[in-house]
Amino acid sequence: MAVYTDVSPAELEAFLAGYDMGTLTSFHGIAEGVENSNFLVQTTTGSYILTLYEKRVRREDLPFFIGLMRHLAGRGLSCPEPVARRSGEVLAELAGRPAAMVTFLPGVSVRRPTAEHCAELGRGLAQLHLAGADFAMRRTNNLSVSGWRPLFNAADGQADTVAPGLGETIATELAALEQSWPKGLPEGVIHADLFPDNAFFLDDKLSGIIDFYFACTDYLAYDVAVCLNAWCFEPDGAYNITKGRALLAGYEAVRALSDAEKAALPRLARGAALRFLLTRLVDWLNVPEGALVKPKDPLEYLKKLRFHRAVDNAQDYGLAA
Ligand SMILES: Nc1ncnc2c1ncn2[C@@H]1O[C@H](COP(=O)(O)OP(=O)(O)O)[C@@H](O)[C@H]1O
Ligand SMILES: N[C@@H](CCOP(=O)(O)O)C(=O)O
Repeated sequence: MAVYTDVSPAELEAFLAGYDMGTLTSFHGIAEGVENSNFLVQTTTGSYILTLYEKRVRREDLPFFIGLMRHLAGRGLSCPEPVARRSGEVLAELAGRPAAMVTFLPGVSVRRPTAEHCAELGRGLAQLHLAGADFAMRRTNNLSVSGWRPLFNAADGQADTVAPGLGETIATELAALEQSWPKGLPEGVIHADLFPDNAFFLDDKLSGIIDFYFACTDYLAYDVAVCLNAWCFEPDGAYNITKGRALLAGYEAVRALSDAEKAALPRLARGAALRFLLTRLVDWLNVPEGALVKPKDPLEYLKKLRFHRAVDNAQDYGLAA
């Protein structure tokens, strides 16, 4: 579910009066997503997405997210473009929440990506990295290696209730990655959550990238590692090297990985798997009572983590030698 805050038609009409976007014809809440409340808003000038930022999004990060979408759209990347109010402001308040309107992107997300989708995604990710290269703002990735121990502590010794031995596995992995996390790799703007539900396709071509609310400044190759995890494993937990090869070749067709990035890929992939294992574990253990949220399975990422621990060479992911 992704409507935590309700908006009445009268509230929305009053809100829209601050924009040059015609008059309201219809709107409804969007079921997908987990972080914020999203509405599809139709007016006499077209379709838009209204987002009400809920409590997990820090207010001080909103200018980064809004500025980034505007920057990337200005560089030709197909992503939501914030719509300014008549006052020139993008952020406003609605129903007691910070709120913004962005452009609607056509396309659908794919549930079972093919190698062709992975190639498209790899190209799109590299284009995002190049388009973000001259974005002036920075945002620290609070879900990188220094953020993982606090997440583990937040699981408060309950990991073994999810799977026997899980706490020990995470503790060992966390200590290993804290000791050996790569240093000095090329960094820039990363999406950091470019899962299949955040990429749209039209006729099997990538038509848009959404949900920039984990975007931050970090290693570009870490973003590649997040995508290998999210796009290239099968539902049975097996790594699909054909998809990995397609994603990496697509990426490298636009931005070549350096030797240092290639060498670091297995370690970055382990870190990315641990990051989603930990956030999913914390969410799994803390489902708010009565919430219509289906938490995502942390153990999917335990399997991925185990796979990466056995990899010591980026060629095992399908990277061209
Ligand atoms: N710009 C957009 N164009 C079209 N649909 C969008 C757009 N932004 C969001 N959506 C729809 O809203 C859903 C939730 O958006 P998302 O940003 O992933 O929410 P959350 O941040 O809560 O996870 C998406 O799955 C998509 O269906
Ligand atoms: N992609 C994350 C969860 C974040 O959800 P989103 O709807 O904001 O993309 C995961 O799979 O754990």
